[in-house]
Amino acid sequence: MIQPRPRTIPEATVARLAVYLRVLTTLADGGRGTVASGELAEAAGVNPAGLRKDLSHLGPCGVRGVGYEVRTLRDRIARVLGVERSRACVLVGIGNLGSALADYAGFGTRGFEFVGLFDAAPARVGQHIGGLTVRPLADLEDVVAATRASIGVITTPAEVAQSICDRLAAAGVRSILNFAPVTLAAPPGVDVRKVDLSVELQVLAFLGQQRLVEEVS
Ligand SMILES: NC(=O)c1ccc[n+]([C@@H]2O[C@H](COP(=O)([O-])OP(=O)(O)OC[C@H]3O[C@@H](n4cnc5c(N)ncnc54)[C@H](O)[C@@H]3O)[C@@H](O)[C@H]2O)c1
Repeated sequence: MIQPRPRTIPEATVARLAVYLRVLTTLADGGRGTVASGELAEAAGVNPAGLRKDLSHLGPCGVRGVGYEVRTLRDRIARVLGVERSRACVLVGIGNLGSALADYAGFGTRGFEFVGLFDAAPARVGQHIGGLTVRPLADLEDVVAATRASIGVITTPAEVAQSICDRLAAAGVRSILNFAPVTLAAPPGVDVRKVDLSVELQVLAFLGQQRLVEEVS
């Protein structure tokens, strides 16, 4: 059953919960039973008070003097994030970026499985990447319906990204991750997140510049 994420959890906390989940999954895979809050906070790159505040959104989950039971906390966060079961994803635009994402095995271990790769270029269609064959865009709706894919990833040129977004939404995809440098409009009930590495680099550049100013003043 799909567990809706309580809307009261702030988005920044949700992003950190995903980081805690990654750390806890690694610990669980390594056979760890419990983890102290200080260790979990350090591994996630947050301070212990911030960690406790984030986890307070999940209700009581720590054991005084022991810390947290690794598997219990991992499963609880996975449930809240809605990733306790594998999510089927389709990827549109299998060029440089799309091919790299499709070939990355790490998404599968984090609960996201690519079930369809699509491209408009005949030269791309038929290529084998990450265990899948690139299909023509015309197959998109059928594959989404057959696999019940709920997530669509867009790695096409910006000019066509909106039309891909429209098709994904009309096909029933409810979450879209957009890498194209354009702001997409999606119908109500469809969440869109944008990834822009240049924004992250600009933030880093700004922080570096600020540090230089502080050092000379
Ligand atoms: N968000 C980021 O940080 C980031 C980083 C790098 C690239 N990008 C963006 O990602 C996108 C892809 O970049 P790339 O370097 O892989 O480009 P690319 O040209 O190598 O790949 C684009 C692919 O999209 C396909 N395509 C074109 N129109 C299509 C359509 N209507 N339907 C389906 N497929 C279609 C092309 O055939 C091609 O295979 C671009 O928009 C680029 O600006 C974003």
